[in-house]
Amino acid sequence: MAEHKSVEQDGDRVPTVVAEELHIVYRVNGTKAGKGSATSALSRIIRRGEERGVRKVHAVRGVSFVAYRGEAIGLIGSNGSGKSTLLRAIAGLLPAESGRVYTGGQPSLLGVNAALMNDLTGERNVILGGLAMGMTREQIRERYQEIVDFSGINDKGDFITLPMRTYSSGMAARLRFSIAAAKDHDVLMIDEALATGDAAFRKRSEERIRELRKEAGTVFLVSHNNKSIRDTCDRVLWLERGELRMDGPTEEVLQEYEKFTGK
Ligand SMILES: Nc1ncnc2c1ncn2[C@@H]1O[C@H](COP(=O)(O)OP(=O)(O)OP(=O)(O)O)[C@@H](O)[C@H]1O
Repeated sequence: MAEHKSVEQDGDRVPTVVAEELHIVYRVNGTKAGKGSATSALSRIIRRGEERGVRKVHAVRGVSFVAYRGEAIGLIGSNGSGKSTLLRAIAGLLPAESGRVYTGGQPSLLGVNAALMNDLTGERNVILGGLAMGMTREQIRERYQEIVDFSGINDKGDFITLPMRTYSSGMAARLRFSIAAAKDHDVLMIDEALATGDAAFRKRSEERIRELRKEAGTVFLVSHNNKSIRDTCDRVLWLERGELRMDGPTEEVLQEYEKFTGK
């Protein structure tokens, strides 16, 4: 351990995610079959195994990069360019068609759709989410108030004791972010979570992202908000049509991207 530390002090960087010539392909069934009738469904079942009617979407095409501990990396690109797909592949939720992804430590993906239960109260969801991330009950108890305060859910009344379905989409996204951010992550991936919060919440979350980085993790942030990327990330990967178009310091990549999008 001591030796490990001295290596880091020497300025050596520790890789946390390595992608090598990664390709991800989705297969969509039934695109050529009739109008969704029972007979067309049946004939699809009978023809199972054949590639007929299966359309392939090649979402990530030969992406390679190495992410290091302590980095905050922004993922940018037009709609449908493969950002979320790449994150899901890093999280181990999608298989590679070819190429590889290696991750050091446990990657956690925090999407706007992170699975919390709509019929349960915010309170119960904090506990559920904490347990799902591998926190102990004791740790959740210790951090409970901090999570609720961070989310700002109770700023306008006692919402945390109401079911999550009564929250606005922004409130729900804030609670999800607050739960995920309560834990120190080896690799934390955030998909658009900041886009839904208001300005004050965004500022708090950006601060928390900076802290998470200091605590030696790696943070990936997918966002269409260039300001959020500028304020939190020191490196940016720009994807376009599934290909890695640029990988470099935030300002350099964003300048090119803004030229591309005409901003
Ligand atoms: N479950 C799926 N099945 C089939 N194709 C999919 C699926 N999810 C995404 N795709 C396709 O993969 C490509 C990449 O999508 P992805 O969601 O990764 O893009 P993105 O860059 O995150 O987009 P956005 O900025 O709009 O969120 C798109 O062409 C999309 O249509």
